[in-house]
Amino acid sequence: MNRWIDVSQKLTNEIPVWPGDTPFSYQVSWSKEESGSVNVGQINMSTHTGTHIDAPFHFDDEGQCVIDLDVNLYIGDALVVHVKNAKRIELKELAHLSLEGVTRLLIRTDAWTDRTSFPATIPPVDPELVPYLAKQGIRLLGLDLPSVDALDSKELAAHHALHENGIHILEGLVLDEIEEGMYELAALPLPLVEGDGSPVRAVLRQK
Ligand SMILES: Nc1ccccc1C(=O)C[C@H](N)C(=O)O
Ligand SMILES: [Zn+2]
Ligand SMILES: [Zn+2]
Repeated sequence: MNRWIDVSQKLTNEIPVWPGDTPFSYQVSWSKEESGSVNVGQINMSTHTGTHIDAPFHFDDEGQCVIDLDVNLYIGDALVVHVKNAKRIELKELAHLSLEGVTRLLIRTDAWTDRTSFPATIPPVDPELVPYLAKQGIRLLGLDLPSVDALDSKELAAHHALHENGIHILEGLVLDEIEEGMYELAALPLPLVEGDGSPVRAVLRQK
């Protein structure tokens, strides 16, 4: 039996976040010395820190919140593919693949190499690729990048195209060591009732 591999960014006070967004912090707010029995911590973070999922409410005021998302999206078979040195993630990068029966597609770009700082640019997902993915049966798209759109995008064309085509979004995976192939994925969001996104612990196991 293959072992589960952690493909999540580690949550430390140094983790790079979206420019201007809330820095991650963990601290012990009630120490064992103070409480007499236990250390109790608190975390303060943006919902889009590290490895996380986007709920439609992130980019659509009428969209679903995290609690409304089907947990079945985030557990099950996933295909990992490599798309390296591409300016955009577009059809010509994926056209050679057979995506038949694939519902979760994870793309390793290696475009975010230095994880101690936020990337300056990333290859965005081409919105024109999205209907093709949906037609193949993809319901979850994951990437080793902090967004599916360009970092300076305001219209978020890829986010909206994915949403319109029923494909959910998983961002910030760590796929540095992951070869192409079929895996099982588990990357469950927290049960945030009003969440626009949620950190996940993402793990893969080779099939
Ligand atoms: N934190 C932010 C603050 C301002 C604007 C965007 C973000 C994002 O996190 C974008 C995101 N990761 C996304 O692509 O869904
Ligand atoms: Zn996000
Ligand atoms: Zn996003």
